[in-house]
Amino acid sequence: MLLAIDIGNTNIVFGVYENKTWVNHWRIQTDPLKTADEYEVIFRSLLTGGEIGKNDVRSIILSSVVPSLVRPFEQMLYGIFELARIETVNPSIYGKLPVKILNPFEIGTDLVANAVASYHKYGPLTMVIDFGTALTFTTIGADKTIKGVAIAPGLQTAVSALAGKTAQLPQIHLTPPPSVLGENTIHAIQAGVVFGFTGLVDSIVNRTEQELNESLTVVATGGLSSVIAPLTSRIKTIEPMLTLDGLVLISELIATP
Ligand SMILES: Nc1ncnc2c1ncn2[C@@H]1O[C@H](COP(=O)(O)OP(=O)(O)O)[C@@H](O)[C@H]1O
Ligand SMILES: CC(C)(COP(=O)(O)O)[C@@H](O)C(=O)NCCC(=O)O
Ligand SMILES: [K+]
Repeated sequence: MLLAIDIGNTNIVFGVYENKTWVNHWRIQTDPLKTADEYEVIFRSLLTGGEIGKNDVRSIILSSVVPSLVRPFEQMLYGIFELARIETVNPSIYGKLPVKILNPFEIGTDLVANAVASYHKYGPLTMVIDFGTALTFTTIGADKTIKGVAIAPGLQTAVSALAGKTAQLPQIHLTPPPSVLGENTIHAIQAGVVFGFTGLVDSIVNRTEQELNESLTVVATGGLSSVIAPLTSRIKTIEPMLTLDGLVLISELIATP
């Protein structure tokens, strides 16, 4: 089976894939200060708990948007698995992908994986909205090129910044309040953030369609996609495993001579 790992700024999601399905997957917190040894303990125990032996894993693909964790992860993975090669998504492999990338050294590898997966499932003229630590919009044009990305603070990131920078505002649970007219502090923040971000999403989708003069298939992924998707008609599909699905496709494309 294939082990695919997506290191995001908040969570590391990894899964084992075989016969076109995810046999199992896990989500752990990203901690840039943890060492290879500490991650090894976590990986060993989760894989053992899932009854995945080290010889079951035939190939590994890694994407990280936290550069300082790439080395510790490679070290940890070479330590657990007796594999000749672990693939790490980086610009040297972008020539093998079905989507063209204009600025290979800047775009996040998770956004590349998202684009590869959404292009595979929905074709060109697709936008992926990733509700992670950052809220990102990645658009694939009719010419199979990633035409551009929009990046905003993620919902939880915005809430944490607000609570951190104010004396009287608390952390809140990200759920729609009963009304946009908040009658207490919690509902007021929920109104501003949840309804506000819904407007942000609609605005970016509409603007992108206007600028391209095309309509887009919109797909959402990331931890907080389920908060906003029910509130906007622009998101019809949530693909929770999109980034890992993209990593599977990239792994297959790399292996093809
Ligand atoms: N399954 C989930 N249900 C609800 N919230 C989640 C879930 N997974 C992640 N989150 C929250 O969504 C936010 C973004 O998480 P994630 O998409 O994993 O970000 P990143 O890819 O940047 O690491 C975080 O605040 C996280 O706590
Ligand atoms: C935009 C991101 C921070 C998103 O990361 P995430 O929210 O998934 O943790 C990441 O893709 C990144 O660091 N990108 C580099 C800049 C760019 O894509 O242009
Ligand atoms: K992500």
